[in-house]
Amino acid sequence: MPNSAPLSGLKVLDFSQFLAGPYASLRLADLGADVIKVERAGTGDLSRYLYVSDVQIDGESTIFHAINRGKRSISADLRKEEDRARIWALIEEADVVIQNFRPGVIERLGFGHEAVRARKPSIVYGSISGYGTGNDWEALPGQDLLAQARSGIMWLSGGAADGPVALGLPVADILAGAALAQGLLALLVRRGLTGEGGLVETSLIEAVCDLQFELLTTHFNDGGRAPQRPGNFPAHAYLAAPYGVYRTADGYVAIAMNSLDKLAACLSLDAPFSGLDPFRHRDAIKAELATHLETRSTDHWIAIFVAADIWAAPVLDWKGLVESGVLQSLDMLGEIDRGGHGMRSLRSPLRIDGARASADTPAPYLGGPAPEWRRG
Ligand SMILES: CC(C)(COP(=O)(O)OP(=O)(O)OC[C@H]1O[C@@H](n2cnc3c(N)ncnc32)[C@H](O)[C@@H]1OP(=O)(O)O)[C@@H](O)C(=O)NCCC(=O)NCCSC(=O)C(=O)O
Repeated sequence: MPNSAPLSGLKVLDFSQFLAGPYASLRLADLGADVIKVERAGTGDLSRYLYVSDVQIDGESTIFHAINRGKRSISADLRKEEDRARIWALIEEADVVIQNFRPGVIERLGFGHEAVRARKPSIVYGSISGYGTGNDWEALPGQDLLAQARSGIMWLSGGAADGPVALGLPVADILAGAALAQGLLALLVRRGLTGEGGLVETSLIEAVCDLQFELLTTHFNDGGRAPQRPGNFPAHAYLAAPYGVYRTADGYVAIAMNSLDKLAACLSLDAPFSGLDPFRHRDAIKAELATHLETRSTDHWIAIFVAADIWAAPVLDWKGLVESGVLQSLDMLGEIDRGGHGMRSLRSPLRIDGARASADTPAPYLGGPAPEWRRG
């Protein structure tokens, strides 16, 4: 008999839209929470349409569907009294409220933390902004690409001679959502112990700074020196050789931290690196490695590295990842059917009690049918 989902019975009212907030509520839905999205009457969550690419489901974005699977939707004009009353009725029974509007918006709509807490002191409330409040950036649009631009991570990425490069994925959004979910769960534990509600806040900039904690730590402690933009080669602004991504005859291999002697031995290098300091001489060492590695194929090198337990990996594209069979072995690829329209979707990254904890029901139609809370 499988155990019940850990958050079964938890009621989450989610005012959030786009990616960051909905990612937090997806994490809770995957763990069994009942998530009701509050969507603006008429338009709904703009990501239904803004993210539309050449791959759609039922005229809407597959990304919207992936991030909102397992949830339900209520459509509301929060400026209208009858809609506000419906939302308050849901809040009376909710455990968690989530929002990610620009600072001040949810307060003007009347559902800010103070207002909700006044009616429901045990509420656990989570809020994501672009840049927090009390600073010059607070009113600016909080969007992933823009947060990457302001955080240093875009400046850091790219080759030494290139301009900055955006990470090709919404790291600020996803990490802010994941951090918010972690905070909400901590507050739910506290509420279980003490009965107290609470407020957890994060922002895109906090999340994407946290992602850089390693490099920022070095930066803070070396007098603010700006490292050269590292690009792929070397791949890490501060680490010693051989850390980096190297071209092979037919692709690329990534090589992490390894003993230089061990690496030189397994590569049968003519001029091993003895006597060279892996940090001070890293450019010379990497240049030597690069010359050697580009002579043979990725498969050739990976076979040698695996046999010698060198920390290295081929650089795969998504096809290579899928063909590895690892996602399938982990049961992480899902199929969602929405009224006869099927799509494939990534399932949750968590396994609980030995089974994938993933909410695999389809994302909701805008506003309907109007949901009641599920009983736990
Ligand atoms: C993403 C945003 C830039 C979008 O900005 P805006 O388009 O200006 O939207 P806002 O959130 O500020 O809300 C705009 C107005 O909509 C009104 N509004 C919203 N919902 C409702 C409903 N249901 N009914 C009536 N009115 C509503 C709200 O009162 C505001 O009006 P007024 O009160 O009159 O102003 C911002 O929401 C933001 O900075 N959010 C914080 C960071 C964040 O999580 N961003 C999304 C990351 S995802 C991402 O980056 C990505 O997907 O890519």
